[in-house]
Amino acid sequence: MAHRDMIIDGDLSSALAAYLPVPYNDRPFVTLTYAQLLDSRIAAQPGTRTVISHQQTKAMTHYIRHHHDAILVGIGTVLADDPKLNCRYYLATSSSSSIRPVVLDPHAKWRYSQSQLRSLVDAQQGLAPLILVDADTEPDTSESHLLQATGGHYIKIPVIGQPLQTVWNTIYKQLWDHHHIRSIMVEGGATVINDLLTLGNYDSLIVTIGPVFLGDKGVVVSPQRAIADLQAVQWWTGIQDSVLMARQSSTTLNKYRLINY
Ligand SMILES: NC(=O)c1ccc[n+]([C@@H]2O[C@H](COP(=O)([O-])OP(=O)(O)OC[C@H]3O[C@@H](n4cnc5c(N)ncnc54)[C@H](O)[C@@H]3O)[C@@H](O)[C@H]2O)c1
Ligand SMILES: Nc1nc(=O)c(N)c(NC[C@H](O)[C@H](O)[C@H](O)COP(=O)(O)O)[nH]1
Repeated sequence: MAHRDMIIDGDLSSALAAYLPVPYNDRPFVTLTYAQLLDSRIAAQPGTRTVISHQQTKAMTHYIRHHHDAILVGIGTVLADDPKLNCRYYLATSSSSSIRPVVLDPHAKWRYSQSQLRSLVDAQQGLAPLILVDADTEPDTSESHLLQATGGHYIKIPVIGQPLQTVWNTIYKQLWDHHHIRSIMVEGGATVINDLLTLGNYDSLIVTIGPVFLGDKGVVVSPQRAIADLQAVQWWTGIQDSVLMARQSSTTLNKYRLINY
């Protein structure tokens, strides 16, 4: 089903072109993208969903999804939002969602069988997810059967007790080596965003900023270290929101690659 509201402004799609995935030889291209308000908060309270993006920037999110192989979120986001994690932006040449949802769920808490995504998969409006669980976690058998029957998988990787950087390297490598994923759009939530901001293990950063303060109950995103070397910074301003687009500095990327690849 085509969504006529998912139309991106021409000047926004032009600006985004420099930040969309390019092919790499040895690892996926990673885009970190989320929507925040003026006080760097992404939700009004922990565990709740807060609508931030205007229709214009929501369309942008789906346009970006259209350009990636996978969309990754943490289990906190899935439990709070019951997200669709499909792509509702359609080009004239393409009529189906082909982005693969990936959920980081170390303890296999998600009941995929009860989720909105499962209904969309049944209706052929989304792909079944890859669910990353800790190596020592045994997912529920009936959930596992249903997941496989719809085309998804549980993937066991060492997560609990591992250094943060090791966890993310393992995720990127697993998706690259075994699932042919060449680009990953990381959408949240707060824990995942904070970890990637701190590690710097992303190629592009695309942040929607809405003109509201959420106050001190809101969920903050911020890296643990100062970052002042983002490259190729551009701003786009729409009816309500502004969008920051930037590329990771080559120094940070080289450091990351030297250590890990
Ligand atoms: N505004 C936005 O753009 C946006 C985007 C996504 C989510 N959100 C909001 O964010 C909130 C959810 O954030 P959150 O922090 O609770 O959840 P999250 O989605 O970041 O998931 C956190 C969970 O993922 C797992 N995890 C993440 N990194 C891990 C690691 N390195 N090792 C082991 N396990 C790891 C853990 O189980 C952890 O509890 C919700 O309110 C949601 O609506 C907002
Ligand atoms: N760009 C953006 N603007 C927002 O106002 C908002 N609340 C989110 N939140 C991101 C979070 O990952 C959500 O869970 C997914 O955006 C839900 O995705 P769906 O639309 O259900 O596919 N993201």
